[in-house]
Amino acid sequence: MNHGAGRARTRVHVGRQAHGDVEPRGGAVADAVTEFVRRLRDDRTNRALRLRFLRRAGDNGDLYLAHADTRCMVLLLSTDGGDEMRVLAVRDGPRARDELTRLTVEINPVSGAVEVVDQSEVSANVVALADRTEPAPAPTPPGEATSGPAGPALTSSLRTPLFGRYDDRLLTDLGVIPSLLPALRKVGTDEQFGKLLTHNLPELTRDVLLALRDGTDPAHVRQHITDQWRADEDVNTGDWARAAQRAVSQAETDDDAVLGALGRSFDAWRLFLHPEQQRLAAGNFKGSAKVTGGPGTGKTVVALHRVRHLVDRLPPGHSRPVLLTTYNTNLALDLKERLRQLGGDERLRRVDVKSIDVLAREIVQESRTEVGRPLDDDAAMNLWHTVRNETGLLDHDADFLDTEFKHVVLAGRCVTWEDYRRVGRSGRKRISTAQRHEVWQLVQAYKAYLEAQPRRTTYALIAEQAASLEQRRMDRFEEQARYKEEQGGLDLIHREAGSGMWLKPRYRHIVVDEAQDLSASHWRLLRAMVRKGPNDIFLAGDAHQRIYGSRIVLSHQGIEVRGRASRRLTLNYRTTRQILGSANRLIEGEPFDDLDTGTDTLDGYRSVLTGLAPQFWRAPDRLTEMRAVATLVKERHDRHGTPYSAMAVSVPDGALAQEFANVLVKEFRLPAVELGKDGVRPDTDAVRIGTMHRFKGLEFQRVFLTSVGEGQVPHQRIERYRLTNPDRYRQEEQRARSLVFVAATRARDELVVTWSGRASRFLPPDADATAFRATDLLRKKGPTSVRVSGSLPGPVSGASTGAAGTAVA
Ligand SMILES: Nc1ncnc2c1ncn2[C@@H]1O[C@H](COP(=O)(O)OP(=O)(O)OP(=O)(O)O)[C@@H](O)[C@H]1O
Repeated sequence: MNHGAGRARTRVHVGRQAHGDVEPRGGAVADAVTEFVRRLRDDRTNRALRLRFLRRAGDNGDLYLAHADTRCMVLLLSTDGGDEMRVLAVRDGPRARDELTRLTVEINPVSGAVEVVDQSEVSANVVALADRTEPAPAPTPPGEATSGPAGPALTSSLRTPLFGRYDDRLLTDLGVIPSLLPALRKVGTDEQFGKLLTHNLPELTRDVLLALRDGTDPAHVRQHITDQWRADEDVNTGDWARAAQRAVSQAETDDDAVLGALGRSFDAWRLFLHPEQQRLAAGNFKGSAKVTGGPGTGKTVVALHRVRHLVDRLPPGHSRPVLLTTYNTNLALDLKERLRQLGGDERLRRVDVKSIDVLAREIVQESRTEVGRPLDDDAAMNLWHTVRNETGLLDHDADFLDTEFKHVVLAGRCVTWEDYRRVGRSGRKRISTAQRHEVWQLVQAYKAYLEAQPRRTTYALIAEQAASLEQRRMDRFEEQARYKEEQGGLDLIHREAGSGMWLKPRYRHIVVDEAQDLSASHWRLLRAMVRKGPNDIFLAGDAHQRIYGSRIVLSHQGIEVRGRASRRLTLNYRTTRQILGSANRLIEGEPFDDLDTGTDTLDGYRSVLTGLAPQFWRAPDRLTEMRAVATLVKERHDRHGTPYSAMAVSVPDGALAQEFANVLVKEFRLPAVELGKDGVRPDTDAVRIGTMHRFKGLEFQRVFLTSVGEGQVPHQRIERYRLTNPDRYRQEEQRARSLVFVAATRARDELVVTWSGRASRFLPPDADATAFRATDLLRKKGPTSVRVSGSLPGPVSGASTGAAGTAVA
């Protein structure tokens, strides 16, 4: 390593395990390591860093120890003569040097990542526990009986090692770090497994072991976990220089905007990507690309990293050639803030971050067309009622007409009756030509009504208008580009006549989050704003969370995402295994699409975080329910120090939000704020109260999912379709399920479900019988605050789990 004269700039990475070391040690260690990385980056010859050679890792890699400050030390891997350094582990206190010295450092043969295990520490914790009990029998010899579940029940068995049925070769083939195997062989009980998991294990190892312990078939583990980590090349486990260059489990810390996230669990998304996320964020696609995946799998994180990647490859300039868009306005604000955290203001300046309807409106305004004030959803629906009554055509209800208008008439660009008569209506209820004619008359009356009131319109109409305007612009651009090509490249032809403006597509790249909720007009608008070509549209979505609109087939909108351009994420980073289990049961067995022509499942969807089981509370009436929720919120704040801003109360509709706010604020004097369309400033320390719709895309440490009673979820108004329109009934029920699924999966650490009256049909059948009683709580007889027994003490990345709550099975 060059310690010669002059400043020697170094590329410094921080490994994910090092981040995991810093996280529990707190802010002072995080600051020391961050500062150390900066100084090392600037000048590795700086003597104050006190770099000391420890040993060779292999032919082309050396291990060094260094002091981050007086108490804290780091273990570094140096390759390329010191030009590349990687922080592998961090320890503090008087034994820091000894602990770092004895670490085993290996290159994982599956992923090619550099991984670290403290074998003696593992032995002390796990093996010692095993040695106090009976010895576990030897593992099955290689090649024999390697499949079959260990069984999900968390029971103690001292006779069979928990992973005894899987031989060493199978485990390492699946990605388990080899140096862990001797200790793993001693693990005979779930208590010992729990101990093992308290160690800062490599992510792939942890994920594989948890899946096997859950009874997942090894073939399934290979497909959903191992293959996603597999390096794109053969891994040479002695090539440290190559291993150090791999993106797996390391953060790019050359970027100051990101370095500040080190050791801060809530910000880990800025530092690390799962290999599958990385492939998407940094991939080069021939055209568009799509990422799907259940809630919390990091789709938004990928979208944000994708934007950063695209911005970094733009030619210099001051324009905003990248669009980041989504459905909800409050989510667009949240995206903007997170993008700022990831890329800093400099990058944000090159990006338009807007909700799709705001964007559509701006485009119409820009064309100097009078936009009008859009009716809200209820008013738009009422207008259909008016039109039905005035025309006397009463055979079709307002809901049907509204969706038919948006998803058939507008999506199919039907201008004349002939257009509508012929347009495809796949996926919609069949209607005769005579019925179609009636619908067409109603549509005409609806439009005429809006036109007669010049300042009124709907969001759907604005989107459609914007799409048509952009389509015209794109057509002109393509025509001029063709002309230019024929004429040998006369650039002046690109000036719009008289305007002096260069005519070009509005954006170079478009990134869409929550894609499942956009309508056909929205897609038409987006398609027309970017030229077809490499990396044009990147979209993230999940049909399981569709709560607006209906199914859209992307390929019908000119967006092709077949083959490798379509990927699915399966590892949930937000929600604990306990919460996820309950949430998944909500949608089990229901069919969902993949935003295109195929179907989607949650196959392989999992979490490696552990915590409290969801808590259920029932109340005889709504006021008691609201008071119980306020009591629980206050308890979490007062006893466990959870900031009010980290808690959210979800309700089925806006009126209930107001009622809850009244009880929390007026009766219990708790700070609470309604989550509206403009979001809430992140620094407002108040409980967020909002409709389930508003929670989409967000997350909170503790979520109170309220009013989940029969009649409220799903709303009793859907009963009118049960006999008259069974298709519609199923659709409404599915949407209500998705809504509860979305709301439940916002919880990071704790989910509390409450209702008054009878429990919703979506909750477990014994919910009413087994739930806690709100009346007991208010009489101070509620459950005490305890940790859930039997839960595995895993590394809950995120806020503390020291919450109240007794598990309800
Ligand atoms: N690679 C990662 N490392 C650490 N944390 C991550 C990673 N990816 C995502 N997360 C965290 O997981 C949580 C969920 O991520 P994100 O919001 O992107 O998921 P999503 O798939 O968009 O969820 P939803 O569909 O529910 O909106 C966030 O807290 C995020 O910070």
